[in-house]
Amino acid sequence: MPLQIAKLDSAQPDFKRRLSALLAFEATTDESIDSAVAAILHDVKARGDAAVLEYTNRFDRIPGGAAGMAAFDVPQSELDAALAGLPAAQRGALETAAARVRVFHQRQKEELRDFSFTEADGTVLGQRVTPLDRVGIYVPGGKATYPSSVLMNAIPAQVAGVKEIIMVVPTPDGVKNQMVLAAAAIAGVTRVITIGGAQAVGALAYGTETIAAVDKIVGPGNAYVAAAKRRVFGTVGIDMIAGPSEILILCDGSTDPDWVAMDLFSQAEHDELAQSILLCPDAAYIARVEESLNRLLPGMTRRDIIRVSLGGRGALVKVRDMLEACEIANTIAPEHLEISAENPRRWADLVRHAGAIFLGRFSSESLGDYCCGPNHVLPTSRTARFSSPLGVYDFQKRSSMLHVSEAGAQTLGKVAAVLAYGEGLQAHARSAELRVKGAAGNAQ
Ligand SMILES: NC(=O)c1ccc[n+]([C@@H]2O[C@H](COP(=O)([O-])OP(=O)(O)OC[C@H]3O[C@@H](n4cnc5c(N)ncnc54)[C@H](O)[C@@H]3O)[C@@H](O)[C@H]2O)c1
Ligand SMILES: N[C@H](CO)Cc1c[nH]c[nH+]1
Ligand SMILES: [Zn+2]
Repeated sequence: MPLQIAKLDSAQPDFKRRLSALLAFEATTDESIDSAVAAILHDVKARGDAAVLEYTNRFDRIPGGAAGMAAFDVPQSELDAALAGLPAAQRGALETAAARVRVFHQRQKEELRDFSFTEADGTVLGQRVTPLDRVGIYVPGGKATYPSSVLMNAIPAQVAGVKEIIMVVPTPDGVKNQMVLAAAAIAGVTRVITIGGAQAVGALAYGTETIAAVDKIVGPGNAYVAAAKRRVFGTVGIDMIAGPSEILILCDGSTDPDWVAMDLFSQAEHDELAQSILLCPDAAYIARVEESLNRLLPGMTRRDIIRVSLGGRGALVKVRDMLEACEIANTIAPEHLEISAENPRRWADLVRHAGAIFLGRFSSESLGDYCCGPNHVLPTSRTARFSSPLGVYDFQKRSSMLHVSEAGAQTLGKVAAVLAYGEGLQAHARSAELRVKGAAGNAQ
């Protein structure tokens, strides 16, 4: 059966409406996910471990058994054994990826420093950067396993100096992936708990009898995980909304259509709700990509997921020219943008909103997923308009430092008092004035 994928043309009168319908989650799906998540979170908050056990049994088919929550803790010895037992090629690849991710994030840390400066009267002002104490990292595990996401979440936390890194990962039917455990050993995760979904997010946010509440929850996940993170924000920090994967390819028609087809598959295979879109000014080339998609699909092991994803949320879009493609890319604000074109920098300069931008036909998005070095946890659902890739900065916070000299208090005190009286806040004004020698109202 040929693939059903939407074919749009920016010249169509209803193009904008069709594009926004494609970008929006189906409202009913969205609402039903959100209300299911609200109920799970409420229950976890009220009943703690007992609720987490029940939902883990229901969604991942693992009864806690007599051991209760302890059954979900993976001891350090098991992480170390997984690493020791890994085939050499897998261990080598994980270690190479980890080293590259570490180098990139070390560079990021150098950009986020303490600073201070001294004013003429001796007042010192500055900023201090400190790591978070305890973070929760969500590693997805429902429809695929993600050792790469262990590295992408844990390494920046470690580089930032976070002391406690609590990793949650669902293990459907109790099947633990050895590369995931090995990656946790390589990345220096503090504790691994095999729970997932909204119940894991709730446990990390509110704390339970056996899980201490964290300060921030980061990491990607499916629509349930994304909805849960949205809901617990405020009780804890979150990094961003990193939901079902997305790829937008801008192609001038000069790349092998099989390469483009496989790149579209690469994100579609994550999830039925993933989104893969091609923008191209060349109608004949789009037809060749469609032919590649149909020819290559039967050979894909995850063809059922790909078919649903491309059928429901994918599109092949004919645009006027590459300039218009860049404008549409800014509207879509995709998680991943591939610019598969001659002179990709020319077009990249016109794109403002995308989680990660891959330039040129050799920069397949899949390389970024695993081992280039920049983080693969990226904003989805158009949130790249205001969010950034996961980074060292997500695991740090800044404090302002103010050391006012006696001389500084004389001048600043007068300014502050005027503003405070203006706001009707007398105690503020007096607090400043008490430090100003000879100010009216001071006992001299
Ligand atoms: N944006 C990024 O940076 C990024 C990176 C990697 C993966 N991803 C995305 O992460 C997602 C991973 O999804 P996944 O499903 O494989 O794993 P997941 O761990 O995110 O979700 C699995 C959990 O979802 C919950 N769940 C499933 N069906 C449910 C239901 N009907 N009701 C309540 N809870 C339910 C279960 O608790 C289960 O443990 C994919 O969408 C993938 O595209 C995104
Ligand atoms: N493409 C995902 C982010 O959307 C990351 C990933 C991990 N493994 C494979 N892909
Ligand atoms: Zn991927």
